[in-house]
Amino acid sequence: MTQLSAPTSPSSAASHVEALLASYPDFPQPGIVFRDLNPVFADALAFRAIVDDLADQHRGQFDAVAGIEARGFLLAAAVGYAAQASVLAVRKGGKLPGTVLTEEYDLEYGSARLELEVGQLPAGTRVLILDDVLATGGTIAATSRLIERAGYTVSGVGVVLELTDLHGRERLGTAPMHAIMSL
Ligand SMILES: O=P(O)(O)OC[C@H]1O[C@H](OP(=O)(O)OP(=O)(O)O)[C@H](O)[C@@H]1O
Ligand SMILES: Nc1ncnc2[nH]cnc12
Repeated sequence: MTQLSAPTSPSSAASHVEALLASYPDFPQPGIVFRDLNPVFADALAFRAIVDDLADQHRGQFDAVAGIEARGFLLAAAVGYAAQASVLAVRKGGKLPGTVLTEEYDLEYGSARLELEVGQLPAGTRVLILDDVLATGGTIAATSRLIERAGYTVSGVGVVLELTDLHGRERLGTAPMHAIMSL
């Protein structure tokens, strides 16, 4: 059985990602090299290392985590549990009931809409935004706008992989941003 109590460190998180990351040229459309982190999530020790690293990098700085559909959900659930923090689900358009806030954004391969339900947490709650990949930054920038419009504060951003050629970091605000690995 896998030993889940083994200690992990930021450097081990990066080395797990480097070893397991898969790249698919021309997916989902010609010209895009898709970076697939599912093999990292599928490896128990690697998953534990990235979750610990994301929680440690922002320790004491957040009350809630916001996970972005879809792979951000996996990270937010685990980091929220590890840090005993609230969990917010930022969903693609049209999937949430009740009163929702909406933001449109552009992607490396298209455009989309993200939504957040209002009134789930007290005003001023410090939110750590989590996703698997930072590419153009459109997704996280739209999520930051949703968090602020809902009355919360973006206290940090954590991703597993940053694609530096796309300069997504420049579209983010001033909150501390941590990427486990950059390409
Ligand atoms: O920095 P950006 O250029 O905005 O791109 C990053 C986003 O793109 C991917 O999700 P995608 O929108 O493909 O959706 P999925 O998670 O449902 O596959 C990825 O998981 C990030 O959320
Ligand atoms: N090249 C890429 N690989 C994985 N996720 C992405 N999201 C946006 N661009 C991406």
